[in-house]
Amino acid sequence: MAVYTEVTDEELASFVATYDIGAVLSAKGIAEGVENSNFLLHTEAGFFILTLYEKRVHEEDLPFFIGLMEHLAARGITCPQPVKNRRGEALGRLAGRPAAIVTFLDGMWVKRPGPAHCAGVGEALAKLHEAGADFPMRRPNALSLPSWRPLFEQADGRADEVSPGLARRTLEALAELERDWPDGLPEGVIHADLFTDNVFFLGGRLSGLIDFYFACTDALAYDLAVCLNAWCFEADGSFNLTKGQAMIAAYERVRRLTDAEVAALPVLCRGAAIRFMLTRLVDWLNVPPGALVKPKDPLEYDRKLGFHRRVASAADYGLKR
Ligand SMILES: Nc1ncnc2c1ncn2[C@@H]1O[C@H](COP(=O)(O)OP(=O)(O)O)[C@@H](O)[C@H]1O
Ligand SMILES: N[C@@H](CCOP(=O)(O)O)C(=O)O
Repeated sequence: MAVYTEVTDEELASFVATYDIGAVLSAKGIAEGVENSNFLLHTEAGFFILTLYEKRVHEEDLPFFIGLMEHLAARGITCPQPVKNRRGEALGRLAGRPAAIVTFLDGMWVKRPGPAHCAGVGEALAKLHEAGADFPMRRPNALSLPSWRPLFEQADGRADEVSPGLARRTLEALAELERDWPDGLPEGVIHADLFTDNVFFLGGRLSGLIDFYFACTDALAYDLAVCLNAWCFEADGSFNLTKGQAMIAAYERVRRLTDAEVAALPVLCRGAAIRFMLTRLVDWLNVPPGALVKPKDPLEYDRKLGFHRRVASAADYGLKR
């Protein structure tokens, strides 16, 4: 359960009283997510999500995330909508943290996605990229290449405690990425964390996207690389080509990848894998005392990185040309 910050009943009641959503009936900490503190909030007006933004979310970035969710919804992407208080503000402070209330989305995330789910995600991702094209704000990706070596250093020489050889493998992959990372790919708004737990389905159809708190301006194909990592591997560590094919083909039915993006896909997949391995590694080694959170396994992404380092071309992910 991710709840880092406890909120007293009194604090919650006076925060919610600044909104037009009636009185609090209940608030339950949510048993998923690792980044922020989330509560399912039930008030006289219905259900909402209350989020208290934690360590990786910088307060100055919140207007980007809030503005983006409003922008995407106005262009037909189903995503949570910030609820404004009586002063017209979507952002407030609660228990010493920046906080927001957003609308509750119906649907469930899938634990074992099949090719049809992967196709749904590919299509939704490309539509998100198109809908974000005229979003006027920019936010550089704080978790891209320049951040990876400092993140590794935050692990403070303890990587091999998690798995012997992890430090050497990571340093080799980092050196390759610093040599090979592509420039000049088409850029725009990316979600940057479209994992299975951030995509809701209802009756087999994709019903909405959540968790825009890593969204930023970066290479569009990097977002596809994040999704190939998150959706197309099996529990035994093998890459499922059928799922990769379904995702890439559905993405390309909306937005065709350029030749440069196709050529860069393997290195982008390596980058996406190391990014999640590193944040997981740092979190694994630094669980805050008292936090209700189950840290995610960094070695899952070490294994995925190993696969990508053996990939020859985008055809190995299922791209057909
Ligand atoms: N708008 C929403 N509607 C319904 N459920 C939500 C919504 N936002 C978050 N949740 C629930 O809370 C969980 C954690 O949210 P998430 O945004 O992924 O956390 P984090 O901020 O830690 O990344 C989700 O898996 C989902 O179950
Ligand atoms: N998706 C990231 C962690 C952040 O995930 P969330 O559950 O809080 O959206 C990972 O799997 O490492």
